[in-house]
Amino acid sequence: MAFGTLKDVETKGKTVFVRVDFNSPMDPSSETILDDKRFREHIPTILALEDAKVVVLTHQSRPGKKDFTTLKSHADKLERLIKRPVTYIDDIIGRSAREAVSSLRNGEVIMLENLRFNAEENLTMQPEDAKKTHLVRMLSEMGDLFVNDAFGTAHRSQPSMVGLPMAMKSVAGLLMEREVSMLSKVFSGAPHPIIFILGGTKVDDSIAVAEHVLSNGIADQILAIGVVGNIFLAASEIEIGNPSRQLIESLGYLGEIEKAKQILSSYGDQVVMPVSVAVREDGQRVEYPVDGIPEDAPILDLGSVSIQSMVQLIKSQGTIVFNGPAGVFEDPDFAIGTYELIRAASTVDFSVVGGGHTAAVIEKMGLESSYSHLSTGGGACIEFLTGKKLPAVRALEASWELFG
Ligand SMILES: Nc1ncnc2c1ncn2[C@@H]1O[C@H](COP(=O)(O)OP(=O)(O)OP(=O)(O)O)[C@@H](O)[C@H]1O
Ligand SMILES: O=C(O)[C@H](O)COP(=O)(O)O
Repeated sequence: MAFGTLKDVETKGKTVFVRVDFNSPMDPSSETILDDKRFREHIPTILALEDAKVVVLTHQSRPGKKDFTTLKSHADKLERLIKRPVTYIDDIIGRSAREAVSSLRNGEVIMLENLRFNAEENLTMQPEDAKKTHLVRMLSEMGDLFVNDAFGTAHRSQPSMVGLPMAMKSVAGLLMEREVSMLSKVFSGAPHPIIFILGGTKVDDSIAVAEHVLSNGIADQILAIGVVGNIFLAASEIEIGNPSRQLIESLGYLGEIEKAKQILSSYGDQVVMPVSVAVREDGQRVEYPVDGIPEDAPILDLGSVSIQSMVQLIKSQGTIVFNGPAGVFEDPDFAIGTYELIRAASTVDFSVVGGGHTAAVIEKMGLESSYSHLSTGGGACIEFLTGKKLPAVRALEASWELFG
């Protein structure tokens, strides 16, 4: 790693700012956190700082959204999970925050207010400009060390992510270190054959990942499922029916069909797509081969023939990267494709999962421990897999050169 980690620094007695990503699904009316996966993943980093004075920084949602809210429930949730008091401070850089930080004692933990309540945190800027923001100047004067553990936000070039590392000694937290190391292993060091399973609805992201991993010889094959699978079927001149075509249009992805065609023309023999699908007809699940999909029924899952052959293919891999489900798994009639592929992928030597929906199904199936890594990053994980250096990772590297 080209950045410093917790092993490289002394934290005892230091005032340590820890940037985490506790941005989680919330019920805005009751302020209840609906999924605490991100909290659980950050716990090792916070516990590793038990001798320090810990100041937790995070954001929740974005201005204008219903779940853009204060962090009282986040502090309570963290307190229950680490079984130590966590004091919520309803301020970021004002007098009460500064006083709370300066009166911290070793072993104490406080959480400052939602960083995005500060307008500067919502700006995208270069690290050198971010360093000059009021937010970064004030925060960096209050602490001795910055620990960035917020992998889920690592694709955002925002002041806390890229400015703080320019202003103070900074290292990666344990989650950031594990995410970067596991995702890097996909590019180099993971056992072949390597297959990328690309599903769900975020077609533009999946096409970008497919282009990168096929053109750089990272993946041996890609397996296209979900709406991504429908795009590849359409690119192969298969009639996918009006409802599935309309969904692609409403998501703004008609242009992606042309990109899928280009991928097929260069790497067609490495792209595996469904040979059979399940549609809804008269309220029932009915299966068809892809050359006989009805004109007026939506594709909602893989058909059993495809499930069987894809399960065999997945089981023969050294590595799988799984991003996005095979169908509308929320409906039990159309969940089997996603469940069977997830079960098969859990048997492979090295298995990495990106995408919250897929990870949530894996947790529901109780298969979490059979996977090598479930990424906490949605956008960050996808950007990483398209080969981009994430701004926060670059900032940690620059910081280590400056202060390490
Ligand atoms: N054929 C299909 N038609 C319509 N929707 C589909 C189809 N296949 C999958 N989906 C939907 O895709 C959604 C998940 O897609 P998405 O790309 O968001 O997954 P993800 O990357 O795992 O999740 P996240 O957005 O949380 O990171 C599910 O709600 C599922 O119902
Ligand atoms: O959930 C995420 O992807 C991160 O917390 C970043 O959130 P953002 O997309 O609002 O910047």
